[in-house]
Amino acid sequence: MVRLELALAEKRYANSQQTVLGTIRAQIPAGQFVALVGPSGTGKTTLLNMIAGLEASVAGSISVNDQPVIGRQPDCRLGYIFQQPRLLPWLTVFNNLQLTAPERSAGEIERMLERVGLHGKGEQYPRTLSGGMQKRVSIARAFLAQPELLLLDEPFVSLDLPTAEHLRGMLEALWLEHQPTVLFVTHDFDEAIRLADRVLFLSAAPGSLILDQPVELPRPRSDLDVAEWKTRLLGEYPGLLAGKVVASDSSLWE
Ligand SMILES: Nc1ncnc2c1ncn2[C@@H]1O[C@H](COP(=O)(O)OP(=O)(O)OP(=O)(O)O)[C@@H](O)[C@H]1O
Repeated sequence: MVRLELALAEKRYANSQQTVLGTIRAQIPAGQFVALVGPSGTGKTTLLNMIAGLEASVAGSISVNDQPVIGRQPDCRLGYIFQQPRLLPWLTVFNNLQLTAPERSAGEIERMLERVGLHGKGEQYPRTLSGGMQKRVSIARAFLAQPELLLLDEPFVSLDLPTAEHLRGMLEALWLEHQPTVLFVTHDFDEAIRLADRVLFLSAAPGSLILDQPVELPRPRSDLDVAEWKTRLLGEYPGLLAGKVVASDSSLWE
């Protein structure tokens, strides 16, 4: 079970004067599914990289189960689905999966391939698969590791609609089964509402937290539930998806 605490003051890259992220404070309890939504370039990927321990310098802190993770990997089973699949080209699909989940049996790997719609593709090399298929291998790889902390960076973006919908259902089912703590970056607000317990909205660059919004809808959530909830929230905060929290009565929240 993994708790996450974000207490960021500022993030800049060493090779640049630009501030990428601003103030983000949030406590994420174990097992919560959190979506991170914000305009392009607001530092969402940077934030995931920091949580994964891939960034060394930052003002403020990030901790996983009270252990700081800046510049060091969290001490838990971590799954990270990157924007790009990042498969090892010299290994077959099966061996790519086995490398990151050596404790899984061949049968478990085959069943996971089947669940992501890649039955019989285990002996192929990544270059012989389409971009969407490679993405599905990277999703299978993350799920096979049975992560306690799962970071997803726009995982369904390049997939056709039925595949994306199937994989969203699978993600939700796996999350309900294993209850990892999830941080899910998406530009698709409907997807965020459909899946998340809570949505963190970031401002335009540099990304600061402008709204921390619980999604109190029972599961499974229908398209109608999602549409109604979205309309209500955007009615309240019309500039939200552009990274502005100005309430509809024009009183400034931040
Ligand atoms: N290694 C790096 N060195 C310097 N600047 C970087 C580096 N990586 C990202 N940036 C800059 O940090 C800013 C935020 O990038 P990031 O990819 O984190 O944003 P994002 O919100 O995930 O964007 P998108 O939604 O378009 O994927 C951008 O201006 C980007 O150019």
